[in-house]
Amino acid sequence: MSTIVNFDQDKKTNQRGKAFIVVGSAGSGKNTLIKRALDKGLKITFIPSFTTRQMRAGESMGNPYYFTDIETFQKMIDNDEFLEYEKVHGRDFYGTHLKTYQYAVENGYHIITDLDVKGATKVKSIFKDDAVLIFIKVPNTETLKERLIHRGETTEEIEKRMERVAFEEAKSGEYDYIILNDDLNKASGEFCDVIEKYTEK
Ligand SMILES: Nc1ncnc2c1ncn2[C@@H]1O[C@H](COP(=O)(O)OP(=O)(O)OP(=O)(O)O)[C@@H](O)[C@H]1O
Ligand SMILES: Nc1nc2c(ncn2[C@@H]2O[C@H](COP(=O)(O)O)[C@@H](O)[C@H]2O)c(=O)[nH]1
Repeated sequence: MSTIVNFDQDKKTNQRGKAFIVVGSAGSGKNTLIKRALDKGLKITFIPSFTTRQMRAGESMGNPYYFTDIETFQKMIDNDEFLEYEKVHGRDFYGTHLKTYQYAVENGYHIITDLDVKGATKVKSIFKDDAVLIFIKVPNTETLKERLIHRGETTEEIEKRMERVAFEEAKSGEYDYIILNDDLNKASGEFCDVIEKYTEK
């Protein structure tokens, strides 16, 4: 089966793999927490999604997405290559690679990705107990805005992302875990503890 990442044999376990799905509003810190868990050396593999959005400064192919044009993305839809895909923030498409997820879970690799709320619901409905949903909260909307400004987003991009916050927060009750990302070290500790509950078995 062809996958979009090379799995490191050292991370193979003799259980089914878990798919950790990290959800939260833009700027809540999903990618920051994922990076910290990876840097800590947890037995997880990050699976980049595909997206049609423009690459930002500091990003590269596979970090954190495979950047593609709309024609290629549409071909992947037509070939049923996505487990799910969504148009997020009203313009750009994002999609998860079905075969990579299936391969990981069936071959004992724990994987981690961040998805929007609709994508997370879809993955949970298909992967059931193989998926662990983690919602990242922030103290308030102002904090989100400040973080996005600090990350260098334009006013238009920030406004588009803020429109979804109430919808995203309303879904937070559907998750296996909710982590407040206010103090980064505390949140990172809690985030890693959740993952280690499954990966240390
Ligand atoms: N606890 C925190 N305190 C202060 N700044 C933080 C904290 N967590 C993350 N940040 C910063 O906030 C910004 C947004 O974080 P990050 O990119 O991880 O968010 P995200 O949820 O992945 O966003 P998106 O959904 O848009 O990809 C980054 O500049 C990051 O360094
Ligand atoms: N349903 C999906 N949502 C995804 C996927 N990959 C990322 N995402 C989510 O979309 C936004 C993107 O924000 P951006 O600032 O990085 O452009 C964010 O909420 C991601 O979690 C996916 O494959 N499917």
